[in-house]
Amino acid sequence: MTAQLLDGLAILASIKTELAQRVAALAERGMVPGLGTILVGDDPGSQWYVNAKHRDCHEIGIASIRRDLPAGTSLAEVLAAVDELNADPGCTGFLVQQPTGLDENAILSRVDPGKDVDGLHPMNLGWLVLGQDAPLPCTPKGCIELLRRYDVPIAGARVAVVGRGITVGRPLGLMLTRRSENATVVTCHTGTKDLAAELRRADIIVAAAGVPHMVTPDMVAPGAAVLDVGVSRIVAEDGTKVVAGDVHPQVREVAGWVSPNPGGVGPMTRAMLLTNVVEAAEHALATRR
Ligand SMILES: Nc1nc(=O)c2c([nH]1)NC[C@@H]1CN(c3ccc(C(=O)N[C@@H](CCC(=O)O)C(=O)O)cc3)C=[N+]21
Repeated sequence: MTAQLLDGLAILASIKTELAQRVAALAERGMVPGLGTILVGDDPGSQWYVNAKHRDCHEIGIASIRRDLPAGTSLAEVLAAVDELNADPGCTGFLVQQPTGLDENAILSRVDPGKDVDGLHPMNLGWLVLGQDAPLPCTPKGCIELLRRYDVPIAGARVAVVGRGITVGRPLGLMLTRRSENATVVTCHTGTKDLAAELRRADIIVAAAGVPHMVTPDMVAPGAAVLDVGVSRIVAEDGTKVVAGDVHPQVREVAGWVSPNPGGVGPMTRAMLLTNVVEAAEHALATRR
């Protein structure tokens, strides 16, 4: 058996087409959504992600506001940039690219919760815990949307999430156990006694630990869906640097569905960021006085 590939790039393309129409409808009513990004330092990976986000926006008619700050920028200077975008009416949503090397919680709590397109402001994470509508974190939202678009059954499924981080594992567990998803979730982490046993029981595995190739074929039930969220850069046998996910390549031989990496959850994260930008602009227009 060879797994069906969950093609995040193809879904990103469809979502862009859908969102372009909503952006055009907003523009007709005088609202041009604008995504702001704040990037600190010169990490090439972070620069690639931020560039990709602006390219996506440009393609569907969302305006871009960029604040690229040099390595060594102080927390106070980043907070000043946050204040500026909070006050900018042309910026309908923005994010501070992580990691900044600074106090991320201080930065996240400074963002206007209505402009928080990352869904990581403490108030928005609080709304998730309380079961109320609010912007949701892009990567877990993208994982669920990817499963939906390929009709992978979620209601009643056993899901094993590997990783309890704030951007993926922790919120994903909260999202999948809502009534609207109705999954049963086990969140695994470094304290989990028998990871292989937890994963073998799962209908859906989400690997978000950041440990290259940690999910091996023997840990996967035949026919399970496996989402590969982790991104590590490793040195291959021939000495070149390559991207390695958390899922071993041979998992494709047992799983029913696998998200490739790259080309799976990464592009879905960008698709959900665009969705959050459009939703924030629609919400701002509906509640504007
Ligand atoms: N405030 C904040 N918000 C984020 O959403 C955020 C962040 N900080 N910090 C870093 C992570 C990572 N992230 C990705 C986005 C797109 C791809 C993506 O599109 N990857 C492509 C290319 C991968 C490659 O070749 O490097 C793919 O998977 O096909 C991956 C990862 C957003 N993040």
